[in-house]
Amino acid sequence: MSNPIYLALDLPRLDAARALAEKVKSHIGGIKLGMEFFYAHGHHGVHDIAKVGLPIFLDLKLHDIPNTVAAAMQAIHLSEPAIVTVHASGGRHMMEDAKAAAAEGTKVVAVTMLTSLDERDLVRTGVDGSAHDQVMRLADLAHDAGLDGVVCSGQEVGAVRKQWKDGFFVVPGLRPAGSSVGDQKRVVTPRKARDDGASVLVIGRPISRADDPVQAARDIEATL
Ligand SMILES: O=C(O)c1cc(=O)[nH]c(=O)n1[C@@H]1O[C@H](COP(=O)(O)O)[C@@H](O)[C@H]1O
Repeated sequence: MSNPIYLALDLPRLDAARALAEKVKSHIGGIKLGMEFFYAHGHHGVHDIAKVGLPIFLDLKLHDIPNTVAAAMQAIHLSEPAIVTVHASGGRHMMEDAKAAAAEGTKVVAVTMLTSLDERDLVRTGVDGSAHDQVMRLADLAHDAGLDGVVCSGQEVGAVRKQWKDGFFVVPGLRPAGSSVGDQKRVVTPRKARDDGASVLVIGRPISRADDPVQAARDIEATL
């Protein structure tokens, strides 16, 4: 089985990001580049990191009118990402157009409810009900729009997998036992997410901020 760990390379400097990726590459299965990286380094930076030789997940969380998202999706063909994110709350039409505009071979997955939110946060955005219900509702919408899968926390991935058996599920908000939670709220261990059906385990700070990132990645890999 291939290594499901995607390292979130949320570092502002390209040389430091590349060096970290080179160091840990034999203990991870892919690299996630987000807004922080892409806004600073663009396609040039993505190409540089791609030289490490692992699949690239471009986490841009696109969320706009359908026409704009489709055009953005076309613009990122250049980077040939394996995975791209959009926000499910952009609606069905936006997701359909995003998928239609994506390069063949790029998986388009929809962020349901950010792992940094809990139910109190949800109420303040005008959504009543549980995190579970919100994730299930948006996963249904993403499925109907023809996407490849969703991003959700490890607390919901088991239920989503049950409903959408061949879906592709990205799970962030992962913390090995005892590590600092930071701004994440709906957190589980990498092993639990894997057991519950995650396809990809997104892990950032527990590796990138560790005193010894290689050892941290190796330790997490050993728990899977
Ligand atoms: O789409 C994502 O990857 C994502 C969705 C989500 O709900 N929560 C979430 O944390 N992420 C990303 O996953 C990574 C988590 O990083 P750490 O909390 O440092 O492990 C960050 O790069 C986030 O942007």
